[in-house]
Amino acid sequence: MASFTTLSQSPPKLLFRQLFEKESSTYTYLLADCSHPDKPALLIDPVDRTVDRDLNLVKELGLKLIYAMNTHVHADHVTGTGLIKGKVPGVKSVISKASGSKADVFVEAGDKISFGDLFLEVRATPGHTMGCVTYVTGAGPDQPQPRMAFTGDALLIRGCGRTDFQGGSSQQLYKSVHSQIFTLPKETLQYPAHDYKGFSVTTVGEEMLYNPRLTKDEETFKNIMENLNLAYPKMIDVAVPANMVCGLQDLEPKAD
Ligand SMILES: N[C@@H](CCC(=O)N[C@@H](CSS)C(=O)NCC(=O)O)C(=O)O
Repeated sequence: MASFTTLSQSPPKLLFRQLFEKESSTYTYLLADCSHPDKPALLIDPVDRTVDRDLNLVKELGLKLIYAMNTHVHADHVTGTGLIKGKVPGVKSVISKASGSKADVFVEAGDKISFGDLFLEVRATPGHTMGCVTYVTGAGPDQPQPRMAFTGDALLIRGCGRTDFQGGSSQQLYKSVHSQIFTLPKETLQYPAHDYKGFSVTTVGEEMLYNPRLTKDEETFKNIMENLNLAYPKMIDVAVPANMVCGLQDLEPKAD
């Protein structure tokens, strides 16, 4: 007798929220696999000041936060990853090995961060800092389409991260954006860690056409980056040391 099995597997469903912290103009991203019974979730680039807002949203949506991740060691705000770990037991902090920062999980190019049946792929995009990475949603029929790239400060919308401190290099940034971001499918949605002009999202194809810095040749790009004349971020002296230890510098027990 023939037996018939119905395999009715529905594709994983991505829950996605873009959150904004207005003092540093930072975007935090919440992603979760909602078709998984646990609804495993992760946060990319959380800010200390908005941790309670973000965790409340996670709770309201019934998600299980498993990762608090950074694209790099931020210089303009304190990361929320350390606070989150203190408030939600079991959450693991994630950052690149190349950042030299403390965390539970260290990633490098080619690594995958799984949440339920979804995953993020790690691409090394140094130049703004040595340890910058871009997290890209997985390729494949059971992953969200179009793909999404969380570029941190490597590539902004019609701009890019500055390269004048923290081991930055315009040469590295030019190379990494062209080889690791501009090689993604043109319809890939690109989400940066900051925006100062009111934009929220772009696509790889759009930036390849209209980014006023990265569409230039390498020599012109170097010249642009050397002449940005930006003031140092107001919080740099507090933020960098704190972010090297997951944002928890002031909470470490002090020696007598
Ligand atoms: N005014 C802000 C800092 C602004 C700034 O320098 N932004 C960085 C990313 S955060 S380190 C950047 O790379 N900007 C590039 C650009 O072209 O604007 C503050 O004081 O915090």
